[in-house]
Amino acid sequence: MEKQSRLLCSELCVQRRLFEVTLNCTVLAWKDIQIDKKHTGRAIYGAVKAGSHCVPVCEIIAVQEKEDDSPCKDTGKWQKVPQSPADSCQHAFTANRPKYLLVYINPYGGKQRGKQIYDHKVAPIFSRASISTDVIVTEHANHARDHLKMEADLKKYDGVVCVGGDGMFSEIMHGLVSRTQQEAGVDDNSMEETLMPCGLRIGIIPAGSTDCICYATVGSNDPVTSALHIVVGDSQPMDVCSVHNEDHFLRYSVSLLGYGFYGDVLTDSERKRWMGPARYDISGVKTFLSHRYYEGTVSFLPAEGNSGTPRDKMQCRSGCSICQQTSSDKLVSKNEDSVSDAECRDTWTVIRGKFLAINAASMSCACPRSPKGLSPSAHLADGTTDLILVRKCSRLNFLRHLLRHTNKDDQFDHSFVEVYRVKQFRFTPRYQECDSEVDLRESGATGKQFLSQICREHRACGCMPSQSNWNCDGEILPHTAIQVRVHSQLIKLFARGIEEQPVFEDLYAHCAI
Ligand SMILES: CCCCCCCCCCCCC/C=C/[C@@H](O)[C@H](CO)NC(=O)CCCCCCCCCCCCCCC
Ligand SMILES: Nc1ncnc2c1ncn2[C@@H]1O[C@H](COP(=O)(O)OP(=O)(O)OP(=O)(O)O)[C@@H](O)[C@H]1O
Ligand SMILES: [Ca+2]
Repeated sequence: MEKQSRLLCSELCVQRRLFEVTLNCTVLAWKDIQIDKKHTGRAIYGAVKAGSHCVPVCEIIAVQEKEDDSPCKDTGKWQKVPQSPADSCQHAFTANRPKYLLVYINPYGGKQRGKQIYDHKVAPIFSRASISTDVIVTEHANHARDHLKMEADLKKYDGVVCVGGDGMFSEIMHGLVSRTQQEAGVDDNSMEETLMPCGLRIGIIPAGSTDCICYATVGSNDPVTSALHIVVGDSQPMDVCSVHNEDHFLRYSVSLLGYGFYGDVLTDSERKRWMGPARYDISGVKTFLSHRYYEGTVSFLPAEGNSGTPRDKMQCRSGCSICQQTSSDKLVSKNEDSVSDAECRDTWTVIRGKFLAINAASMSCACPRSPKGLSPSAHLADGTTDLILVRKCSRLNFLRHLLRHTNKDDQFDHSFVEVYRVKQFRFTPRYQECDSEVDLRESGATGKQFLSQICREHRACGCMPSQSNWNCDGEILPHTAIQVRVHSQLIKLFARGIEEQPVFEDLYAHCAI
């Protein structure tokens, strides 16, 4: 038997069925053995009624030693694994696994089942995998963010887990990113600063209303699947956008930054929180019917060279080559000129107009409501965001555009929709634009005087330019003029991206083998 590729081979009897089991450094495999006593009296390998099964060793949750008390005891041929290959094998698949996790549960997210989901579905898996936990059930909004930012002894942990929805994830991400910048002495109010990547991975146990971040990084919103990704120590880097108003940091975003339609849906739905997840549909219909458009200027720095385009069919999947290319480019560019030097050479594209929606999707934003997301080919970790501009159009056309979020057609194949893959962008609503500011300075008025002056004038003539709010991953921003920069791969999740085939189907059922 070759030492590395075939460490163990045995027959195993489970519930009166005989299996041939093999274990090497990468795979545990087992197949049914049919005893053909009639003809040869010998076991026939491969002539199986049920199929063969295998599990990559790196995905085994736990190994439990048991006394063999089965009736087939005498037929068992387990051979002792030589200690050193067994150790290296074990080390290889447990090296990236977390041993101690800090868990925050939002008891009020989604359908208010966060605590129940954690206790019944997740805690037993962590305990079987010998993971220790400190669990905090939050008592108020921003409890988790502030605890992470100021109090938690992060050196103790191998990761942070949030049980809740996108809002709860956002709290954890803000806490962790801010803490990392504080400790590294990085000023997050400066847009030019290169942010320090976070050391701890974040796990998401979905228990919210949209669960877009979990859905777009795992491919489902199933708590057990997410718990298994945490246990096996998966790692998925992810881009984070910083959002500023002048020299003032506002928030980070990983999924959707939306002005116009999605800003208005969120503003309206916040007043209906008591309705639970249905609030988004009610506010969605209401906002659709109001059909408001907004004027302003969008400027952006387009992404370079081989980053693909939002309209190609290169969807971000597990092991995505575009995101991997970004990782290696980052390593190379560390020794070259700084990001801001490179960006100074780039030219900004400026687009002025009337928009029903301005959406920046840093990831696909896939969720159960929109299985392929707002930008199906956006990438999790490519250092860019897809900027989608939906210009003023008829209600019918806007409905056709929204319907494309739910079907297979090219979302962007409409004359009133434009999409760009960008590294940075800015938005200025019409009433704050520079020419107004020039008038203001010429008239010698202060900012406040000028704003109240245009308010008075426009109220009188009835053409007051309306303004929306920015929806930043489900939070309303306090400013409409914003500057956004994508920070490539700033955080890491316990995930591996969306896989074409579910991998854990048989795994949990067999974890005691
Ligand atoms: C005609 C059917 C059209 C269906 C269109 C469904 C589009 C759904 C797209 C969802 C995109 C979610 C992006 C993720 C954003 C998260 O960071 C954030 C935090 O959780 N969620 C929201 O802001 C929550 C945003 C929730 C938005 C829900 C919008 C529902 C729109 C309904 C429009 C109905 C028009 C009917 C006309 C008769
Ligand atoms: N104990 C708490 N009491 C009140 N609010 C809380 C508490 N813990 C967290 N929150 C806040 O609740 C908000 C919503 O939580 P969460 O994201 O878990 O659910 P959701 O809004 O239903 O889901 P989604 O964000 O996916 O739409 C978050 O913004 C979070 O800051
Ligand atoms: Ca991205």
